[in-house]
Amino acid sequence: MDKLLIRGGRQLRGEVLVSGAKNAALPELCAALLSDRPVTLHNVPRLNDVTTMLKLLRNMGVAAERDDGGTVRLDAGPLHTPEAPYELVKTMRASVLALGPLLARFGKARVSLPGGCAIGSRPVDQHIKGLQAMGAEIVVEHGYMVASIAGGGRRLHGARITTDMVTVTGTENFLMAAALAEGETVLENAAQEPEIADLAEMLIEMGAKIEGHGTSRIRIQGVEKLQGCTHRVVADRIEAGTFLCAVAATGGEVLLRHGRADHLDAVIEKLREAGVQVDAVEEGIRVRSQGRLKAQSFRTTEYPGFPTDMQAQFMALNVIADGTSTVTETIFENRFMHVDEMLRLGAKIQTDGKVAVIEGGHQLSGATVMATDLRASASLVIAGLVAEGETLVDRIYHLDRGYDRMESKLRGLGADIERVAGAAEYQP
Ligand SMILES: CC(=O)N[C@H]1[C@@H](OP(=O)(O)OP(=O)(O)OC[C@H]2O[C@@H](n3ccc(=O)[nH]c3=O)[C@H](O)[C@@H]2O)O[C@H](CO)[C@@H](O)[C@@H]1O
Ligand SMILES: C=C(OP(=O)(O)O)C(=O)O
Repeated sequence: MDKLLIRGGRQLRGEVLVSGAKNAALPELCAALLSDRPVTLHNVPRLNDVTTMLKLLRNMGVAAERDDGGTVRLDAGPLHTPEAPYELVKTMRASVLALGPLLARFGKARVSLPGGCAIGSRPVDQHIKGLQAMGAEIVVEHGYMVASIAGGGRRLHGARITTDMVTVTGTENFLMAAALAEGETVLENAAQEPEIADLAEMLIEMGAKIEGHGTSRIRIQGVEKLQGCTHRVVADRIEAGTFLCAVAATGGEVLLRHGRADHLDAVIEKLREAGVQVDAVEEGIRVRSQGRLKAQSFRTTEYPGFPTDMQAQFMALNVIADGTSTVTETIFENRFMHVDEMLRLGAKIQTDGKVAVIEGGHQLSGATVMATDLRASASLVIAGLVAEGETLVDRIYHLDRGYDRMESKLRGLGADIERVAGAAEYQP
């Protein structure tokens, strides 16, 4: 199993390329299921989640090829098995995104419930409820969602769907299902994340009729058939935000090429209040930091609020910043798994339910720590970059799930970081 060895204390300087967004690429790979025509995606990040999703699609009979330049070519024309088996979905939440498109195009699907994850319980009840409102019959048996069209029909029908809470993948499943349903679907309480808007743009390129994406009400007029398309995956705002935090912590100056400042308002505002200079420039985002920070309190909320996927990385800043701060996690009930590992590095943090109180201003000292989930891993890397001495981050398969060659990007900026022991986890 690979580990990352970091020798802290170096400033970050130079340029780094922000990759395509994991959370846009995964639904967009599933969107290819909606058509029997070829779909080409550019700017697909090199992630283990993408590899897993391609395996899942190939297992269904989809022809899928990827090249080293980030282009993936898919053809779901030959699809023969509308199924997502447990072995392939257990490591990846996004596999639930196969359900909507398969049901919409084939009128049936068998998709394993996605595996549990260290950040909390992640039910799919809203996905099921919404698709049922569109005419699906879904039973959960032997760990699988077995779905068909009620009354033996051929197509889903439009519906007005109001979810109990804002759900990102739920909104994406409904969007894809509604694109091929008969009649109009209105999604109330829809998620507004940039990845949803990017998916909607791709569906529109395929011939879908969608309005209101990027807002909390999305209207979709179903069509009978979707064509193929060529689409470029939007830049990863969470990867960009992670690099912003890394530079803020170490000090230095970096250009995040292709970074979208307009997708990171809540994070950038907090960074500026912390004393970091962040500018939107033509090429992306420029960040400058002296490494002296003022701690910032924040609470995670749905987009456009502070993203839960940036909570751990920003907490790493609060640990070293001057002052006491509180971080409130409102989206997932168990997303403070990085706290115990940060304590090993010398942080002072107390948690009580969804609130963490951080007493800042402490010099961290390197130690062996264990990554518990994707963003927790990233926060430990940031902490390791400023800790005195060596930090060894274990179980970085979590990191490889969602960051595109993070250690080589950091090394390119001057960090002393290397991957040790075991073969690279990434498989093309
Ligand atoms: C692949 C992908 O895009 N993953 C992102 C997506 O996850 P994901 O789409 O799984 O997260 P959701 O937006 O659905 O979850 C929001 C909240 O709703 C709850 N919920 C959700 C669905 C449901 O049927 N029932 C239910 O109770 C969840 O447990 C959670 O408490 O959005 C999260 C919140 O921004 C991000 O952290 C993940 O990176
Ligand atoms: C929680 C995340 O991803 P996933 O939903 O794929 O587990 C994340 O990207 O931080």
